[in-house]
Amino acid sequence: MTRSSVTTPPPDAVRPGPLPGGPAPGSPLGPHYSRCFGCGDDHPTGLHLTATTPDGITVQARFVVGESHQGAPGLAHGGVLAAAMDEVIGMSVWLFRKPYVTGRLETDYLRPVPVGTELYLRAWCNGMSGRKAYLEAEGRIGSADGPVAVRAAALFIEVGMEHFVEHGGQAIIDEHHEYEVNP
Ligand SMILES: CCCCC/C=C\C/C=C\C/C=C\C/C=C\CCCC(=O)SCCNC(=O)CCNC(=O)[C@H](O)C(C)(C)COP(=O)(O)OP(=O)(O)OC[C@H]1O[C@@H](n2cnc3c(N)ncnc32)[C@H](O)[C@@H]1OP(=O)(O)O
Repeated sequence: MTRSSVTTPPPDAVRPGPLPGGPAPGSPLGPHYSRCFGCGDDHPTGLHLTATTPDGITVQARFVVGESHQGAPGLAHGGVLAAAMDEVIGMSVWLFRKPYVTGRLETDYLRPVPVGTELYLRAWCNGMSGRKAYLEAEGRIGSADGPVAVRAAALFIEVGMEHFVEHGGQAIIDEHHEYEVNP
Protein backbone atom coordinates (compact mmCIF):
# COMPACT_ATOMS: atom_id res chain seq x y z
CA MET A 1 0.00 0.00 0.00
CA THR A 2 1.33 3.43 -0.97
CA ARG A 3 0.56 5.66 1.99
CA SER A 4 1.35 9.12 3.32
CA SER A 5 2.71 9.99 6.74
CA VAL A 6 -0.83 11.08 7.70
CA THR A 7 -2.12 7.48 7.61
CA THR A 8 1.04 5.89 9.05
CA PRO A 9 0.78 5.21 12.81
CA PRO A 10 3.31 7.11 14.94
CA PRO A 11 5.66 5.11 17.20
CA ASP A 12 3.44 5.71 20.27
CA ALA A 13 0.32 4.26 18.59
CA VAL A 14 -1.22 1.23 20.29
CA ARG A 15 -2.92 -1.60 18.41
CA PRO A 16 -6.25 -2.25 20.19
CA GLY A 17 -7.36 -5.66 21.41
CA PRO A 18 -10.92 -7.03 21.44
CA LEU A 19 -13.28 -4.96 23.59
CA PRO A 20 -14.80 -6.76 26.61
CA GLY A 21 -18.51 -7.01 25.80
CA GLY A 22 -17.86 -6.21 22.14
CA PRO A 23 -19.16 -8.34 19.27
CA ALA A 24 -18.29 -12.02 19.71
CA PRO A 25 -15.89 -13.52 17.16
CA GLY A 26 -17.85 -14.78 14.18
CA SER A 27 -20.86 -12.59 14.86
CA PRO A 28 -22.51 -10.64 12.05
CA LEU A 29 -22.37 -6.84 12.22
CA GLY A 30 -25.68 -5.23 11.33
CA PRO A 31 -26.08 -1.92 9.51
CA HIS A 32 -25.20 1.18 11.57
CA TYR A 33 -27.90 3.20 9.78
CA SER A 34 -30.74 1.83 7.62
CA ARG A 35 -30.21 4.41 4.84
CA CYS A 36 -26.39 4.31 4.81
CA PHE A 37 -25.03 4.05 1.25
CA GLY A 38 -22.58 1.37 2.40
CA CYS A 39 -24.56 -0.91 4.69
CA GLY A 40 -28.17 0.29 4.88
CA ASP A 41 -30.91 -2.21 4.01
CA ASP A 42 -33.24 0.64 3.00
CA HIS A 43 -30.88 2.34 0.55
CA PRO A 44 -32.25 1.65 -2.95
CA THR A 45 -28.92 1.64 -4.82
CA GLY A 46 -26.41 1.30 -1.97
CA LEU A 47 -23.77 -1.39 -1.58
CA HIS A 48 -25.82 -3.47 0.90
CA LEU A 49 -22.55 -4.61 2.35
CA THR A 50 -22.77 -7.50 4.82
CA ALA A 51 -20.08 -7.99 7.45
CA THR A 52 -18.82 -10.15 10.27
CA THR A 53 -15.93 -9.93 12.70
CA PRO A 54 -13.82 -13.10 12.89
CA ASP A 55 -11.93 -11.99 16.01
CA GLY A 56 -13.43 -8.81 17.51
CA ILE A 57 -10.71 -6.58 16.03
CA THR A 58 -11.04 -6.98 12.26
CA VAL A 59 -13.97 -6.99 9.83
CA GLN A 60 -14.70 -9.17 6.82
CA ALA A 61 -17.39 -7.95 4.44
CA ARG A 62 -18.85 -8.60 0.98
CA PHE A 63 -20.91 -6.86 -1.62
CA VAL A 64 -21.82 -7.38 -5.26
CA VAL A 65 -20.94 -4.56 -7.68
CA GLY A 66 -24.24 -3.54 -9.27
CA GLU A 67 -25.46 -1.65 -12.36
CA SER A 68 -25.81 1.52 -10.30
CA HIS A 69 -22.18 1.36 -9.15
CA GLN A 70 -20.60 1.84 -12.61
CA GLY A 71 -18.11 4.49 -13.72
CA ALA A 72 -16.72 3.26 -17.02
CA PRO A 73 -19.26 1.00 -18.79
CA GLY A 74 -19.37 -2.37 -17.08
CA LEU A 75 -16.83 -1.40 -14.41
CA ALA A 76 -17.12 -0.21 -10.82
CA HIS A 77 -16.71 3.52 -10.23
CA GLY A 78 -13.53 4.30 -8.28
CA GLY A 79 -15.45 6.51 -5.88
CA VAL A 80 -17.85 3.67 -5.13
CA LEU A 81 -14.92 1.37 -4.37
CA ALA A 82 -13.48 4.08 -2.08
CA ALA A 83 -16.89 4.25 -0.37
CA ALA A 84 -16.75 0.49 0.23
CA MET A 85 -13.28 0.87 1.78
CA ASP A 86 -14.52 3.77 3.95
CA GLU A 87 -17.48 1.69 5.09
CA VAL A 88 -15.58 -1.45 6.04
CA ILE A 89 -12.91 0.64 7.81
CA GLY A 90 -15.68 2.52 9.65
CA MET A 91 -17.17 -0.81 10.71
CA SER A 92 -13.80 -2.01 11.98
CA VAL A 93 -13.18 1.05 14.17
CA TRP A 94 -16.75 0.83 15.52
CA LEU A 95 -15.74 -2.56 17.01
CA PHE A 96 -14.09 -0.44 19.72
CA ARG A 97 -17.43 1.30 20.39
CA LYS A 98 -16.36 4.93 20.06
CA PRO A 99 -17.68 7.16 17.26
CA TYR A 100 -15.10 8.08 14.63
CA VAL A 101 -15.26 9.93 11.31
CA THR A 102 -13.00 9.67 8.30
CA GLY A 103 -10.34 12.39 8.28
CA ARG A 104 -8.35 11.06 5.34
CA LEU A 105 -8.79 8.08 3.02
CA GLU A 106 -6.05 6.99 0.60
CA THR A 107 -6.86 4.40 -2.08
CA ASP A 108 -4.75 2.30 -4.45
CA TYR A 109 -6.60 0.74 -7.41
CA LEU A 110 -4.81 -2.39 -8.63
CA ARG A 111 -7.34 -4.13 -10.92
CA PRO A 112 -10.59 -3.15 -12.68
CA VAL A 113 -13.71 -4.52 -10.98
CA PRO A 114 -16.48 -5.60 -13.40
CA VAL A 115 -20.20 -5.25 -12.62
CA GLY A 116 -21.39 -8.51 -11.07
CA THR A 117 -18.14 -9.07 -9.17
CA GLU A 118 -18.46 -10.16 -5.58
CA LEU A 119 -15.89 -8.11 -3.72
CA TYR A 120 -14.47 -9.51 -0.48
CA LEU A 121 -13.32 -6.81 1.91
CA ARG A 122 -11.19 -6.89 5.03
CA ALA A 123 -10.31 -4.03 7.41
CA TRP A 124 -8.11 -3.75 10.46
CA CYS A 125 -6.57 -1.19 12.83
CA ASN A 126 -2.81 -0.59 12.78
CA GLY A 127 -2.83 1.59 15.88
CA MET A 128 -4.51 4.34 17.90
CA SER A 129 -3.01 7.47 19.41
CA GLY A 130 -5.18 10.02 21.22
CA ARG A 131 -8.23 10.74 19.03
CA LYS A 132 -6.56 9.27 15.93
CA ALA A 133 -7.01 5.75 14.57
CA TYR A 134 -4.84 4.39 11.75
CA LEU A 135 -6.64 1.79 9.69
CA GLU A 136 -6.26 -0.25 6.54
CA ALA A 137 -8.46 -2.28 4.20
CA GLU A 138 -8.29 -4.39 1.07
CA GLY A 139 -10.82 -5.67 -1.46
CA ARG A 140 -10.35 -8.98 -3.30
CA ILE A 141 -12.15 -10.25 -6.37
CA GLY A 142 -14.39 -13.30 -6.13
CA SER A 143 -13.17 -14.82 -2.86
CA ALA A 144 -11.38 -14.02 0.39
CA ASP A 145 -8.08 -15.09 -1.18
CA GLY A 146 -8.81 -13.77 -4.68
CA PRO A 147 -6.69 -11.14 -6.44
CA VAL A 148 -6.45 -7.79 -4.68
CA ALA A 149 -8.31 -5.05 -6.59
CA VAL A 150 -8.27 -2.19 -4.05
CA ARG A 151 -6.25 -1.22 -1.02
CA ALA A 152 -6.88 1.69 1.33
CA ALA A 153 -5.28 3.38 4.31
CA ALA A 154 -7.15 5.83 6.50
CA LEU A 155 -6.92 8.24 9.38
CA PHE A 156 -10.12 8.30 11.43
CA ILE A 157 -10.74 10.92 14.14
CA GLU A 158 -12.75 10.26 17.29
CA VAL A 159 -15.73 12.57 17.77
CA GLY A 160 -18.55 12.82 20.29
CA MET A 161 -21.94 11.39 19.39
CA GLU A 162 -23.20 14.99 19.31
CA HIS A 163 -21.15 15.44 16.09
CA PHE A 164 -23.81 13.47 14.20
CA VAL A 165 -26.73 15.29 15.79
CA GLU A 166 -25.24 18.75 15.38
CA HIS A 167 -24.33 18.24 11.72
CA GLY A 168 -26.75 15.53 10.58
CA GLY A 169 -29.87 15.65 12.73
CA GLN A 170 -31.68 13.22 15.01
CA ALA A 171 -31.96 10.18 12.71
CA ILE A 172 -28.74 8.47 13.84
CA ILE A 173 -29.74 8.74 17.50
CA ASP A 174 -33.12 7.15 16.74
CA GLU A 175 -31.22 4.08 15.50
CA HIS A 176 -28.58 4.09 18.27
CA HIS A 177 -30.38 3.91 21.59
CA GLU A 178 -27.15 2.82 23.28
CA TYR A 179 -26.17 6.50 23.22
CA GLU A 180 -27.62 9.48 24.99
CA VAL A 181 -26.33 12.75 23.63
CA ASN A 182 -27.33 14.74 26.72
CA PRO A 183 -27.21 12.23 29.58
C1 LIG B 1 -20.80 7.73 9.80
C2 LIG B 1 -21.14 6.93 11.02
C3 LIG B 1 -22.25 7.55 11.77
C4 LIG B 1 -22.78 6.66 12.84
C5 LIG B 1 -22.21 6.97 14.20
C6 LIG B 1 -23.01 6.30 15.19
C7 LIG B 1 -22.69 5.18 15.67
C8 LIG B 1 -21.59 4.48 15.09
C9 LIG B 1 -22.12 3.16 14.72
C10 LIG B 1 -21.58 2.44 13.78
C11 LIG B 1 -20.46 2.88 12.90
C12 LIG B 1 -20.22 1.77 11.96
C13 LIG B 1 -19.81 1.92 10.75
C14 LIG B 1 -19.47 3.25 10.18
C15 LIG B 1 -19.31 3.07 8.74
C16 LIG B 1 -18.89 3.95 7.92
C17 LIG B 1 -18.33 5.19 8.38
C18 LIG B 1 -18.06 6.11 7.27
C19 LIG B 1 -17.30 7.22 7.91
C20 LIG B 1 -17.48 8.46 7.18
O1 LIG B 1 -17.56 8.50 6.00
S1 LIG B 1 -17.52 9.92 8.10
C21 LIG B 1 -17.91 11.14 6.86
C22 LIG B 1 -16.72 11.83 6.27
N1 LIG B 1 -15.96 12.57 7.25
C23 LIG B 1 -16.37 13.72 7.77
O2 LIG B 1 -17.44 14.20 7.48
C24 LIG B 1 -15.42 14.43 8.70
C25 LIG B 1 -15.46 15.94 8.49
N2 LIG B 1 -14.46 16.56 9.32
C26 LIG B 1 -14.70 16.94 10.61
O3 LIG B 1 -15.81 16.85 11.08
C27 LIG B 1 -13.55 17.47 11.37
O4 LIG B 1 -12.56 17.98 10.56
C28 LIG B 1 -12.93 16.39 12.32
C29 LIG B 1 -13.98 15.92 13.34
C30 LIG B 1 -12.36 15.20 11.52
C31 LIG B 1 -11.76 17.02 13.11
O5 LIG B 1 -12.18 18.26 13.64
P1 LIG B 1 -11.99 18.62 15.20
O6 LIG B 1 -12.25 20.09 15.32
O7 LIG B 1 -12.77 17.70 16.05
O8 LIG B 1 -10.49 18.31 15.51
P2 LIG B 1 -9.13 18.89 14.89
O9 LIG B 1 -9.38 19.61 13.61
O10 LIG B 1 -8.40 19.58 15.99
O11 LIG B 1 -8.37 17.51 14.53
C32 LIG B 1 -7.94 16.64 15.56
C33 LIG B 1 -6.61 16.08 15.12
O12 LIG B 1 -6.80 15.35 13.90
C34 LIG B 1 -6.01 15.88 12.84
N3 LIG B 1 -6.77 15.83 11.59
C35 LIG B 1 -8.08 16.07 11.42
N4 LIG B 1 -8.42 15.91 10.14
C36 LIG B 1 -7.28 15.56 9.50
C37 LIG B 1 -7.00 15.26 8.14
N5 LIG B 1 -7.93 15.29 7.20
N6 LIG B 1 -5.74 14.94 7.83
C38 LIG B 1 -4.78 14.91 8.77
N7 LIG B 1 -4.99 15.17 10.07
C39 LIG B 1 -6.23 15.50 10.41
C40 LIG B 1 -5.73 17.32 13.27
O13 LIG B 1 -4.55 17.79 12.66
C41 LIG B 1 -5.57 17.17 14.78
O14 LIG B 1 -4.31 16.60 15.05
P3 LIG B 1 -3.44 17.09 16.30
O15 LIG B 1 -4.27 16.77 17.51
O16 LIG B 1 -2.18 16.28 16.22
O17 LIG B 1 -3.24 18.55 16.11
